[in-house]
Amino acid sequence: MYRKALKMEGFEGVEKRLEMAFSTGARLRQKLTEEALAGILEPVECYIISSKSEEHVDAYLLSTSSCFVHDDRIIVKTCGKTTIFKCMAGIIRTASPQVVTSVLYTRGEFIWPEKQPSPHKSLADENAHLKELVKSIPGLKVMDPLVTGNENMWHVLGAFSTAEVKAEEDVVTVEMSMKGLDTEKASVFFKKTSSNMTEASGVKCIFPGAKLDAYDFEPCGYSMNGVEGKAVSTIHVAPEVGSSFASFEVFGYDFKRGKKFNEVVTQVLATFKPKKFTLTIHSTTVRLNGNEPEFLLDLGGYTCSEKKVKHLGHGSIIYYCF
Ligand SMILES: C[S@@+](CC[C@H](N)C(=O)[O-])C[C@H]1O[C@@H](n2cnc3c(N)ncnc32)[C@H](O)[C@@H]1O
Repeated sequence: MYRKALKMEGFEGVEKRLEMAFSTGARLRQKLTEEALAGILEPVECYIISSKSEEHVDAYLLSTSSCFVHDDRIIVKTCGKTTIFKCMAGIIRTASPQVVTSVLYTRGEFIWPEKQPSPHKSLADENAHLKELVKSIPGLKVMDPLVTGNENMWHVLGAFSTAEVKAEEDVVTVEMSMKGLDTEKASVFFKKTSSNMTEASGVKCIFPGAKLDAYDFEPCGYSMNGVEGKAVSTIHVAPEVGSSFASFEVFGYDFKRGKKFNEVVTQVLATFKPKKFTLTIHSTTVRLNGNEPEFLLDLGGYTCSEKKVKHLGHGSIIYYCF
């Protein structure tokens, strides 16, 4: 019965993701206490559900996705009708006097763009708003937006320091945005007293070595953060019938030496069996083209309909649509 109601209501699972990097010595984790972060997220209209502090990162589960705080970088990911740009000023104030070296904003195509609050109804409005916000940050150059060409679009906006940045360690982020989940797979994410979603879905097996912090929403929905040394993973699911959506992200894994990229993607797809999905690989310093041996994809049953490569101020993004 409630499934019917949820179908009518729907939930905008597609996330807005903001990543801000800072100059050396930012010590963000020390400055951005949980209390400070909760205050900074208030205007965004999301709250902290739980947190886990590990050696290299503070990982927060939010009412609408996740936040990861590293010493020199923060990633905020929110969905629903949240207004993510409203946390920028607070983060910059807290990190001061260290300066922002890059701002990266990515999101998929909303299921209901018309229901988003301003400026999130369109990429043009978001870009204009972000440009205004970064005007106050010295030395940042706004990049041309990347918009992919088909219905399952991916949007990338950003601004990068024009100054030489220190030779930093490359960090790779992989994001998957999945729509039209298999009904049986999605049904696991409706709360039952007899099982927890992490075990029942198979999510636990994707990163067996990670320390997980997961939350089963009522009557449905799921969020998970995983931390493994410097690397993090995060999964979010809105299983509502008719608008089912799941996202997957890993940040900081070394696919040259550790986990096998194609295996991870295959496992994620087996967990959700989406009708369609997008996949992006972002490298903070390397100009990737997607033909690197560690990123080759062989996904039986899925055909790539689009691939795009975008070189950013520092690094690059590769986008695939399946
Ligand atoms: C887990 S949250 C995160 C969504 C994520 N961005 C995704 O992949 O869809 C969204 C799911 O939890 C459900 N939910 C239940 N209570 C919620 C709450 N208080 N705030 C946000 N979502 C809630 C929503 O209906 C939806 O199915």
